[in-house]
Amino acid sequence: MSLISSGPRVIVALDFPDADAALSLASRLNPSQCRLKVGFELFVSAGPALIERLHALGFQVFLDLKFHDIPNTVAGACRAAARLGVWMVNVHASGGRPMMETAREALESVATSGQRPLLIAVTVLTSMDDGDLAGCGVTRTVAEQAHYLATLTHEAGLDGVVCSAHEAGAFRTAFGERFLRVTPGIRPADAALGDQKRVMTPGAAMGLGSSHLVIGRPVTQAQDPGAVLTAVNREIADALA
Ligand SMILES: O=C(O)c1cc(=O)[nH]c(=O)n1[C@@H]1O[C@H](COP(=O)(O)O)[C@@H](O)[C@H]1O
Repeated sequence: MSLISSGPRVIVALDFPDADAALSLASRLNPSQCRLKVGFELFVSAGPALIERLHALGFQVFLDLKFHDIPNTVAGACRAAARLGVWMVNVHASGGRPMMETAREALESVATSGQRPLLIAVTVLTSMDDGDLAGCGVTRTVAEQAHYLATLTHEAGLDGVVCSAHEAGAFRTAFGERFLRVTPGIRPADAALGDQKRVMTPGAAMGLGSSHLVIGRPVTQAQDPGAVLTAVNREIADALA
């Protein structure tokens, strides 16, 4: 059994260069409002010690290292992530079904009291459109490729996918409510897009079928991050009402 998917729907991406900056933002947030995501930049800089400090502040952590390697290597990385006690970890679905199955089995093997990190797979990055996929030699559209990789992820027994909110509804229909749809590329109505190409507002994303929203810069660069989160959570509640 995996950690239950209840709790805050918002996952704030702590895309900061070091622990001090990340902890400064975390101290202004409330674990009842959001979970936190630690990605490459911060983990390479601050390491496992930061995860412990975020846990001590009461936050659940999504360790977003997007593993993509041979099955044995990814399995070892997943076991190491599980030992950190994180809530969620991810791999790239394009690593293939055997890699995903081995990763899931590795997490199941280290589950304590039936609990293990949730394991999800990235389908097509939200910074990519059809032209970017074609540039990688993929002739399917984003929608087709994302659906193909989500099917592979579901068959491998993972807990869900990272996808854009544009695909979330189709995946909920195809794979059921319990198959998580974690969607970055979320932008409140007045926010800058930055490098994201496939975006949606929080309310629209939840209305269409996202289970969790990953939000970085619109919160981390805000004058009052707590106020942005309060507004986003209100928008989510309205969308789910
Ligand atoms: O796996 C991810 O979290 C991810 C997948 C994806 O397709 N697109 C995407 O933006 N992300 C992450 O989601 C966050 C989005 O941040 P903002 O664009 O600042 O809201 C970043 O930390 C990205 O690394």
